[in-house]
Amino acid sequence: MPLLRIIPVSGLHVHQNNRLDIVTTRIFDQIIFEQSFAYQTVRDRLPVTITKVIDNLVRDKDQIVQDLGEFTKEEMKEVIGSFSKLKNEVQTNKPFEVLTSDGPDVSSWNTYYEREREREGEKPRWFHTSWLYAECYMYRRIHEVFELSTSMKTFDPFNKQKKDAFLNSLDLIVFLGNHVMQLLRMKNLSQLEMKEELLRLVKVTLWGNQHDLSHPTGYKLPEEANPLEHIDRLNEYILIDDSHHIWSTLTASGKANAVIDIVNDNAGYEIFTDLCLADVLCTFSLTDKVRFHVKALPWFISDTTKHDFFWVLQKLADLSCKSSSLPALATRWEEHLQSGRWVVEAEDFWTLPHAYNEMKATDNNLYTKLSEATLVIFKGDLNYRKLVGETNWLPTESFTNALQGFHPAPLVTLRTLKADLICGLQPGQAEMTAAKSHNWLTSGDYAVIQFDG
Ligand SMILES: O=P(O)(O)OC[C@H]1O[C@](O)(CO)[C@@H](O)[C@@H]1O
Ligand SMILES: [Mn+2]
Repeated sequence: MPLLRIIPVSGLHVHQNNRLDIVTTRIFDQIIFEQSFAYQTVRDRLPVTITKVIDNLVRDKDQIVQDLGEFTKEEMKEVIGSFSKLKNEVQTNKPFEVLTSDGPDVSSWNTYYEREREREGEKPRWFHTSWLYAECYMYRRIHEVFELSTSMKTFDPFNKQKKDAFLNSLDLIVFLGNHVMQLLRMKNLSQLEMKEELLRLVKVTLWGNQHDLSHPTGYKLPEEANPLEHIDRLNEYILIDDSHHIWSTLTASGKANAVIDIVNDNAGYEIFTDLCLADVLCTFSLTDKVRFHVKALPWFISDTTKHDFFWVLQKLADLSCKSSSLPALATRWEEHLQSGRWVVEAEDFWTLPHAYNEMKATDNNLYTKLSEATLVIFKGDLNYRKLVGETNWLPTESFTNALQGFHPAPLVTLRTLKADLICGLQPGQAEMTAAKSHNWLTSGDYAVIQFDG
């Protein structure tokens, strides 16, 4: 029976020193691991993701050959063969291998691999290593297959899904775009009104994180016509709401040249909500600059790459038929980018398997860069897993402790719960929530706004 070793356990069963990796008995491991969402992910979801990549390549073959040239026709056969092999490696729990492509992050991946191999005393395997490493490694291997080709080196196999997801959320985008455009035009808002509007938008971007294409149940569009009213009704599902700290941190800072870093997550509707929030932060003079951190390679299906970021801007500019607010926002955002008020970065660290308490030692430049910020905003579930070190903390463990020394600047995480780990809850809160909903940790129905100042 395959096992996963360092994984967060479903439910609240294991709290040995808060670390699962010290659990050693095999029987115990098996009982626990078969229940975990991590186990389900590696057994069911990762092979499905690879199968979908293959299916989409087959389906879109003619278009791809038309775009990339006749040579790609032959090459695609090899690419598909490599994906079948990768899927088999996952399903038969084969050992991981070093990467052999020439990407700028390859040596970091291989150093990580050697470290894990030494630590585990054998090559890491799909079901015998941490969930975080296994899942990140799969997305890196998918990219490697393309990197090793001649004509598909930068091919994004999730591109079409991301675009479709954006277009399927257009009603929400129009609604929110109109609201935000109105807000940006308002003069003489009181401090209290500004605070309320800002924190409402924070919640819009929080729930925007439900729009994740890697989630098994997928996102269900709200039935309400007005998504902002829908957001107001979701407050009872926010288990920790530290949003007031966002306001107090930003208004107290008084820094000249204040910077906010947003570590973005998914493309489509979620990135649109992030951009709306960033514009309001600038327009309310809560910051002078926003740096967006997106992914350097296709990641967890729906994560935003630079290409996705600029595609959204371009698309909005073309959507005057839907609402004049959308091209108006696109123009504002182009100007922010041109003036340097907004910057888009795609550092390699975000697509490495490291937990964030390793950032300082692994990528000191990035840590130093984040240290300049008045506030760092982390979006989404995967960022949360990396923030708390993919550890099954006691649910009442403090967020500060779970960060294990990661504190480049005041930071806040906006996360809908899609993995079975959590910290910072009140005593009894986890049990109460579990009684209401058995899959509260993974369904995406619950959320947290957790601040570390
Ligand atoms: O886009 P997000 O919020 O980081 O979600 C990705 C998360 O979703 C999952 O795919 C679970 O559905 C996890 O593997 C991962 O943590
Ligand atoms: Mn994501």
